[in-house]
Amino acid sequence: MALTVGLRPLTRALLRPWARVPGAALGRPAAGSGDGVRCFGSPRVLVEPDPAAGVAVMKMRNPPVNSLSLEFLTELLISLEKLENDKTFRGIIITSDCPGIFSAGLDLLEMYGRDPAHCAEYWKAVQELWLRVYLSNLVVIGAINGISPAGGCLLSLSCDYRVLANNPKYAIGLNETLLGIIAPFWFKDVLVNTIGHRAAERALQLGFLFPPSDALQVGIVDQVVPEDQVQSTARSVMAQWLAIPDHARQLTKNLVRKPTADRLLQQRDADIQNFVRFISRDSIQKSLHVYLEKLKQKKG
Ligand SMILES: CCCCC/C=C\C/C=C\CCC/C=C/C(=O)SCCNC(=O)CCNC(=O)[C@H](O)C(C)(C)COP(=O)(O)OP(=O)(O)OC[C@H]1O[C@@H](n2cnc3c(N)ncnc32)[C@H](O)[C@@H]1OP(=O)(O)O
Repeated sequence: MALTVGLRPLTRALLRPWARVPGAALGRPAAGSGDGVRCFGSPRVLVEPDPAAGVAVMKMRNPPVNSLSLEFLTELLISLEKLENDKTFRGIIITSDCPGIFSAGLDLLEMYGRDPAHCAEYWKAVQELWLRVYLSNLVVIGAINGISPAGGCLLSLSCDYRVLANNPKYAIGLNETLLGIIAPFWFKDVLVNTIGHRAAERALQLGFLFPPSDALQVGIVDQVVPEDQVQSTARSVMAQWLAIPDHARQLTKNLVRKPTADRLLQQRDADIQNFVRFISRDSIQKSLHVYLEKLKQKKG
């Protein structure tokens, strides 16, 4: 897929793609990879390659909550692009390195009190990550080992298969309305594609965050397993998906997903402008302020 990572050169230059990860670089072999295979990545994205299996585990580590900041999105994009272009890999497992949190979703501080140019750049990166994961030629499996609201849920929904840890503290869903904001049409489309129109209508309006048993029942995840089996289950599922010839699976995936992606691809700039207009409204900025204050107060 020929997507450009449409971020300002400055943003990219600020990052150090493929910087060796401290600790990982110091000789920690990737799990199951045998001698000589080392983890790599960037400060916020740890990649554990298993070349023999053709699989890489991508661990998000942007503590405390893996919020999708511009820098984090950029690093994720660079990792994905690199894996996509490396013929060694046929599948990736996306998971979290932050205990109890898969991803807290979009970084609210990228949308609150920012100027329009920044919001536009941020939204372009959000679009880019979605398109890259959703249309990836690789098999993408989400090993969801923590709470996964809003943008975290979108990332999960963009995987080919989702395994959620069975922990009552974890929940997944598009909860935007609870923040006084709305899920854009392409978030909505992916949810409708996954759980159906009626269930999505209720979930979106009420901002449902589904705990594991409800998540499985509504179909927002494919499997719920004990927490200590999330990674091994993702691996077994990956083996099933990799048993299918790549070209047939990729063409089929494209057939199913392209119409949804095209809806955004045909109006990316308009979508950015809509976002910037919407998020810049005083009323929306106030809602974000109130929500951020609530998060602070929760701490006591
Ligand atoms: C009509 C025209 C329409 C046009 C429409 C166009 C576009 C649509 C417009 C907008 C679309 C926006 C889509 C938005 C998507 C999103 O993803 S919004 C983010 C949603 N996320 C959440 O609601 C999660 C919020 N966080 C939490 O609930 C909790 O933090 C937690 C994840 C459950 C973790 O709890 P806990 O472990 O107790 O940690 P803390 O709450 O103490 O958090 C630690 C610090 O992290 C900060 N933080 C948490 N989440 C975020 C976040 N998403 N962004 C930034 N920062 C976050 C939190 O404030 C704490 O910070 P401090 O330590 O206090 O500094």
